[in-house]
Amino acid sequence: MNPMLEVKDLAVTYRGGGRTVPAVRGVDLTLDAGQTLGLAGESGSGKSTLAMSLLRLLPAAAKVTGQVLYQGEDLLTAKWSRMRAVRWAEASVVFQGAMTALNPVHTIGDQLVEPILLHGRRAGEDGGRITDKQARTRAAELLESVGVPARRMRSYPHEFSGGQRQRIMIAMALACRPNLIIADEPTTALDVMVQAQILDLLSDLVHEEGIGVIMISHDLSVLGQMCDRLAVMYAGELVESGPSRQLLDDPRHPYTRALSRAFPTIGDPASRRAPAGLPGDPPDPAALGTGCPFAARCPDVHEICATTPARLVQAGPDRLSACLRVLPGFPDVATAPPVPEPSAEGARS
Ligand SMILES: Nc1ncnc2c1ncn2[C@@H]1O[C@H](COP(=O)(O)OP(=O)(O)OP(=O)(O)O)[C@@H](O)[C@H]1O
Repeated sequence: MNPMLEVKDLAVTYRGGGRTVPAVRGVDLTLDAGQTLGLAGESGSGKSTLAMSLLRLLPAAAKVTGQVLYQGEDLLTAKWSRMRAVRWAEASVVFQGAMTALNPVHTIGDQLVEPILLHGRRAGEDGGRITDKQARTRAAELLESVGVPARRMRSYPHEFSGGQRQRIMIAMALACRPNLIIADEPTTALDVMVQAQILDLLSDLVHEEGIGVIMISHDLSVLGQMCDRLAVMYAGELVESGPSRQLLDDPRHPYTRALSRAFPTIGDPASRRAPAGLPGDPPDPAALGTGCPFAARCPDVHEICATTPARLVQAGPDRLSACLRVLPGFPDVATAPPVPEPSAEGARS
């Protein structure tokens, strides 16, 4: 069976102001229905650009190449009318900062009912259009499912706390029963305990409903809490991917190791007090050399890393890494036997 989403050789380049920024470079990803994939990486690594490109939400200055196959259909070449339908009825995006995403002059109830009415699937045994009453009932159920009492339907966004607003955003994302949710730092602005509650909630809802989720964060430990699989981005490329637990317990790329130590672990006060940090800055994507982009900051760097391109290769069953050290024969990688291309299953990210 085809995966729900298959991204092939995706690249995004921003052009403007005399600069060319290759923000995403040659990314392959696969997401099955009901699967949650966490996309991690520091600020500027290209996570948001990648996520927004999937639904063609980038500005015109961004040139996107490759394929984004949603249920086998390439969204990058789909008609705009089709894209609009996909964005509402089949895929939802949850951004950080719910206050700006919610309309301050409309009640929460109205904001939930509108998309259900406009784009919701047909309701009822008779297959007729959804009625106003049915839409209100569904909106109320959705609010309850994210832990906001249905009687608050008549309240306005400013009458809720930040955590409640983020829950409402999740309810809105679920309103049209999407197959796919893209959540970009959905809990970053929130208190750590509220973050954990909301992620648990999102995780339960998406698993119950069989929704595929791509969740973005700079914080690997947050992603590890709720995602089945993790993919780590650095300088616009995927540098590691695999099942969450395996990737966190036994990282196969030094950047993943550094990233997992750099941020506090939810529920672990000690790690909040003394995060090890991630020294140095990511490279300018417009000025990348031929070697591994992480070489300048890597604690395990070898002299060949500065000049030898590092491709994503199999680093164990169901694991991929772009560190040259996983290659057989390292550091004599030039003379090592050719590394098999990742298999279709192994390439799942
Ligand atoms: N509209 C734009 N025009 C030009 N360059 C851009 C634009 N948007 C992003 N970039 C550049 O693309 C690269 C990737 O940015 P992106 O926002 O996708 O990263 P990110 O990992 O999501 O970071 P953050 O966590 O800070 O949002 C960065 O170098 C950024 O400066």
